[in-house]
Amino acid sequence: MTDHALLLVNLGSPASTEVADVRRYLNQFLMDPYVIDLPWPVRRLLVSLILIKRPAQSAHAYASIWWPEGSPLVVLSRRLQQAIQAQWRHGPVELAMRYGQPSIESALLRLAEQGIQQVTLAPLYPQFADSTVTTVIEEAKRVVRAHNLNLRIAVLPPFYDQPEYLDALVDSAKPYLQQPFDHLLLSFHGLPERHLHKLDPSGHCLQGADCCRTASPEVLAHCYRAQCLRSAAAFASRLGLGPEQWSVSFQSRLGRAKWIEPYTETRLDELGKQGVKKLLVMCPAFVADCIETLEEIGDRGLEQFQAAGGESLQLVPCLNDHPSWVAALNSLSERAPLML
Ligand SMILES: C=CC1=C(C)c2cc3[nH]c(cc4nc(cc5[nH]c(cc1n2)c(C)c5CCC(=O)O)C(CCC(=O)O)=C4C)c(C)c3C=C
Ligand SMILES: [Fe+2]
Ligand SMILES: [Fe+2]
Repeated sequence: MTDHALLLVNLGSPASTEVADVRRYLNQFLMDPYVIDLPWPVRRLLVSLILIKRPAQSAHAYASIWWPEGSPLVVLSRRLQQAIQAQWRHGPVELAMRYGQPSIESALLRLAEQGIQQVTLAPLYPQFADSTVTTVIEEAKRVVRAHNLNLRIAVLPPFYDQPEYLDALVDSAKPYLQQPFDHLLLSFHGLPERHLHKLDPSGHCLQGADCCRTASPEVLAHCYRAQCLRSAAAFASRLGLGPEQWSVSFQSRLGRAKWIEPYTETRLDELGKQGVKKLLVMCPAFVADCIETLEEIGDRGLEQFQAAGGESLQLVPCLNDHPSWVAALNSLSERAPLML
């Protein structure tokens, strides 16, 4: 059978490091109601305010990590696509970005034109969030409806607790963990607390320090923070790390709203002040290195840590196109259930 495609979807990047391209990308990204979940007029006003200064700042940050071939996130996702093509036995493997190019729309239209009957949609996010997973699924549904495409769609569910993902994380991190280090910080992308409350009609989330550990399966299915903590604990347990050797934090806060804690910035400061000298940082919510890992942690995080008394910060690369991850993603995608 060669009519069943795999469509990998990552977040996306600006087309270039020009301020105008970064502004266009940020506008598309932040105007997504799953990312800034406020009524349209409020969202429009807020995003317009963000777009006054942010594009120039972000363009500068992107320029500091950009590769000759383009955005690291896009280049690394392309490498993953090429590597997994050798393993996916059912048809072509395509790559799309939720924001910017190549779009989900262009990828699905290309597949439909080739006579593809079924697509396994793989949002490349281990932990569930509306701002990542739901928006990809909704965009794919919109495209199928708008173009009346005759496609069956399966969706790869969040894989935060799946052995293949956790084992791939261990394999990819092992060379770094074998070097001497004082502490391992697992820094996940952050999320406004509001996003958690919205998906938790039971009112369990963020009530008490232990809520993520005591989440019922229903709450866990939509609680990004609880899923991050499960991934972190499973990873640490596979490596036999003791509770003092590692901790979790959440990065990339934007705006004034309260985001899930502890913040990475705060942890970097605390760890430096507590006498940690050699820090390892991993970012398990990202499957490909990007501005958030390379610039926010690798550059700015290092400065913060050193200012607090730390010596070295070793950023562990994301899964990227590590052979264990390629095999893991292939096998997880094989099991993806049909949605449409
Ligand atoms: C309200 C704002 C944001 C939410 C919510 C959010 C959730 C979220 N994002 C990722 C993964 C990535 N985000 C990236 C960049 C990025 N994220 C935001 C804002 C929110 N993210 C902004 C404004 C940016 C752009 C960079 C900047 O200007 O600082 C990236 C990297 C993109 C790249 O080109 O390298 C990724 C990947 C997750 C997983 C997530 C929810 C859990
Ligand atoms: Fe983000
Ligand atoms: Fe929760």
